[in-house]
Amino acid sequence: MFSEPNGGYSYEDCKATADWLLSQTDIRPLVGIVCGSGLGGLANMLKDQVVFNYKDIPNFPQSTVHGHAGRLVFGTLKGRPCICMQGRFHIYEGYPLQKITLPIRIFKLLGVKTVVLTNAAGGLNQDYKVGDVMIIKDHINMPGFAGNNPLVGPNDERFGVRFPCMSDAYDRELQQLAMDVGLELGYGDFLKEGVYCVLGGPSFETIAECRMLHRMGADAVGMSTVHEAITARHCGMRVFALSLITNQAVMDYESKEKANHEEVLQTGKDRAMQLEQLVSTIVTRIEHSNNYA
Ligand SMILES: O=P(O)(O)O[C@@H]1C[C@H](O)[C@@H](CO)O1
Ligand SMILES: Nc1nc2[nH]cnc2c(=O)[nH]1
Repeated sequence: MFSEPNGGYSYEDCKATADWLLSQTDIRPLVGIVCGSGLGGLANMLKDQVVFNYKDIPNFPQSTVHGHAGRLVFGTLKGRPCICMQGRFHIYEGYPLQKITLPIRIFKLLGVKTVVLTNAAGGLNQDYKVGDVMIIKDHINMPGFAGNNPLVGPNDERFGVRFPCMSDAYDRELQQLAMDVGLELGYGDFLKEGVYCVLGGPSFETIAECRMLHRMGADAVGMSTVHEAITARHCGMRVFALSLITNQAVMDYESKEKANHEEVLQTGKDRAMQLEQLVSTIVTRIEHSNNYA
């Protein structure tokens, strides 16, 4: 039943994993949260936790990156049923995009309506500082330019249409809600909105690459999120996403700065409390602002 085909997972494979999870817990999540590098603490917001290690879940990939614990946490946030991925999957780990995005389809089959994606990213916008939180308003899918899109392969209409629209990838109402909540919490000084660009990694960008991405219109650069957003939109879930600017992308040949994963994880720790406040308040307000979730 739990096969691992080369070309990706069938609807039945995803359904088998979702049904297995549903048989292990009574929680029926409406919101699915993906924690970025060093942001796994977001799962601590959930009460009444039911936790699964990825290695125990049929079909699930394994986390291989420091700062991604590899746990799927069901729980409630002020009474609201949620699921949280403490650890995501990346192209550079060697996983095909269909495997990287499998959990998003499982979210859908669990009944999730809204997906909240978080990531650590390098700041390209010269007005950004380390510790800023960028509400993602759009993306640039660099691997997609070369044909690496999670929807490549046969399309199963039970998930969505062959050619999904991406001009509304990031829900505008949720962006506004996030901005309102951030301002209410007093986070105006470090709350931004901008365009996220995904690359394959794992090497960080050269100076010339950072300059090019900035000129192209990207405000932040990272190695995730976009594949999940595309998959979630394809199967009709709403998407809200944010980047924690964990480091300044190096744009200047005089600079002594060097991007490194330790700084990424440290910035995640430093901003953990505010991110938990922001995300948890947004999640609990979603039900008050619309009928989707
Ligand atoms: O999972 P995210 O996108 O938050 O992780 C970023 C990209 C790399 O995995 C890592 C680099 O430090 O952080
Ligand atoms: N590609 C990329 N990913 C990141 N994740 C956190 N910081 C960075 C960065 O500077 N570049």
